[in-house]
Amino acid sequence: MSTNTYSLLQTIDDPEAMRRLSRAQLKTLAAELRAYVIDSVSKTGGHLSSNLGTVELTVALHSVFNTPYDRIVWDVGHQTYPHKILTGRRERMATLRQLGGLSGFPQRAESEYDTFGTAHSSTSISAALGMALAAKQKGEDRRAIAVIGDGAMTAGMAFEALNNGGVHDANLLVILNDNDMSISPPVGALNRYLAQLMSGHFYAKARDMGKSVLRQVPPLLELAKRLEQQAKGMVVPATMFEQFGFNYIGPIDGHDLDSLIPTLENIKSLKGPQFLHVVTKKGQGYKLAEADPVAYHGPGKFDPAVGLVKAATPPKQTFTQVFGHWLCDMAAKDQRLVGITPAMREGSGMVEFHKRFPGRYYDVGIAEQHAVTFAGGMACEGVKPVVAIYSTFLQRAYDQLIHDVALQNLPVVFALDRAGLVGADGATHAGAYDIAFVRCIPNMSMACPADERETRQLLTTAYEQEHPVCVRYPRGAGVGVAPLESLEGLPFGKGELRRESASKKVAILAFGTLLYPALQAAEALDASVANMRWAKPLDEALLLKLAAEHELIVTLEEGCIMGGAGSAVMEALAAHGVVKPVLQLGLPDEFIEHGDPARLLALQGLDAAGIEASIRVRLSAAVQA
Ligand SMILES: Cc1ncc(C[n+]2csc(CCOP(=O)(O)OP(=O)(O)O)c2C)c(N)n1
Ligand SMILES: CC(=O)[C@@H](O)[C@H](O)COP(=O)(O)O
Ligand SMILES: [Mg+2]
Repeated sequence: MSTNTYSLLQTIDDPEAMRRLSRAQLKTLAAELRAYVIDSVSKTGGHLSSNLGTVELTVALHSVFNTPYDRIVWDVGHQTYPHKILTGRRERMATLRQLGGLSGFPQRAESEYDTFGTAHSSTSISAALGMALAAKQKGEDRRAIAVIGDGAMTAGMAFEALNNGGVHDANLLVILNDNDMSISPPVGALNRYLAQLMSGHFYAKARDMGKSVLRQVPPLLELAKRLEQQAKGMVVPATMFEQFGFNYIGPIDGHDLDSLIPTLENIKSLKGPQFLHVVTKKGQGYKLAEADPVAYHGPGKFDPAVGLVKAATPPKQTFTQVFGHWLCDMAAKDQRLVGITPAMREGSGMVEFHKRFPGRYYDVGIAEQHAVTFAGGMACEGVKPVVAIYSTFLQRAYDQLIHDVALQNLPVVFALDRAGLVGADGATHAGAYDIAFVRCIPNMSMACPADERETRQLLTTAYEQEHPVCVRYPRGAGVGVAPLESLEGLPFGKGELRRESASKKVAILAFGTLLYPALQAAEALDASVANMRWAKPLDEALLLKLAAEHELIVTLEEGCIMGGAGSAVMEALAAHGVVKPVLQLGLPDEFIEHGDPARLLALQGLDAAGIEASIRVRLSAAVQA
């Protein structure tokens, strides 16, 4: 694209420069910004539809508010590319989500404009309220603005924050960015309520009553009058948000700078909790994304003129697809099965299941805690819930896992997708901790399949148990071991010996997909290799046999070393009074940023060469000692 296309945008290196522009120039800037987002995401991949929906809102916020002194807290943060471009990171967009490059989400370390690190949803109102009340504590006049989507708004955390925020005299503005979409179409009563707010019904009713809530751009005096009326309980009907104690304004067109800018300017001078409802379109301004915002939620690279195209040769089956097929097959066999997703139908491979078994499919919204307890309730009644959840998002529901499922020993299957490093989404989305945080819970089991075939088999084994079981598998495809058609499981809690060394020096105990690089490394080292399959229960018989026969035990997992499967091995050896050198390989005690997943694994020494090198270092240290 010629530089002319961005003649205004390329003069904007920080929002201060935007504040000198006329309204007409801001409109030009927004058009250039939209083109720049499409152009750069098409080259790097990343989140697209949500960013196209926030172009004008971003321009309006940075031009009206005194950022970064005033704090904008973006929810999830997958819609912050326009914000990044306008806050000095335009030229670095080419590095987005790559190793050493810009993060796909706000990061405090990346820019002073990124006021709060995010990527998991529904945290913005809490964080912004914290900032607003901190400002009050410190006697500072700054504003805190939370920008939250209608999808993110469905989470309990958002309501906890509204409940708290509505009773404080804080300079808090919550902007609901309502595009009537989550990643997939939104679900639940809140969505219905927002649709009702949007329908003429509410407005007509309010207009009849002579109230001023309907004005597209409410002038300051009217807003002040409304606040007073609200305080006196005169404004009827109140929106839910008013009942929470917020001054509700809107809905206004989130793509119209002539509405957005004056409205925000008015709100800026109001005190106390404000709630602005803006209506946007996911994918706005790029026809293909408008038509299919789901496909363009997080596309890979594409030609903007052509859009996304199907790969000529079908790519390898992903673990997610293996899960999706297993779910359908098991549902066909067992009428009791229900599938539960907290708003991740596509990502968790449940589109087909939803189509074929609509009455047994539950998208509960972005509500991981609820998803787990809801599954517990179903299990109490003899229904067989399978909760498909990204490892990273299960973190949200830890108490529910312990208190509502494990403590009552309820047979729920947790299909933990995105276990291990996920690549471009980075540290926020890495499934690094699940083995450690699950295995310490009584009654819980944790399966770590090594490939596609085992994933299907271990899902069946998990489903057959009378207690809760997690099955963890990574993002993307594995080595390509085709799953069997049958729904046969594997023995519960049992591993297998995959390679027996002649020298009996080293035994590698692999938990999960790192089995395959372990087998490669073992060829060079002449090591024995066990495919452990279960982090809990541990196959102690196999472990003790290998420990008795070998000089060094090496544990290997794509998860944190601290408390992980290697720790389980150490604990078991100690419990049996076996003293044996153990080398634990896995993820270190640090957050691992975004980048190509294979490269990230190699950097952690978790590819075949890295595994071999670490073992050789340990062996030579042992010789020297
Ligand atoms: C706790 C948590 N659960 C699930 C997700 C996955 N996720 C990312 S964006 C998104 C949809 C958000 O919808 P909305 O807030 O309306 O934003 P939009 O994409 O429509 O702009 C979901 C489910 C997440 N980031 N965090
Ligand atoms: C922002 C968010 O949480 C999701 O959009 C996430 O980026 C999806 O990741 P996958 O591509 O692994 O489904
Ligand atoms: Mg939305």
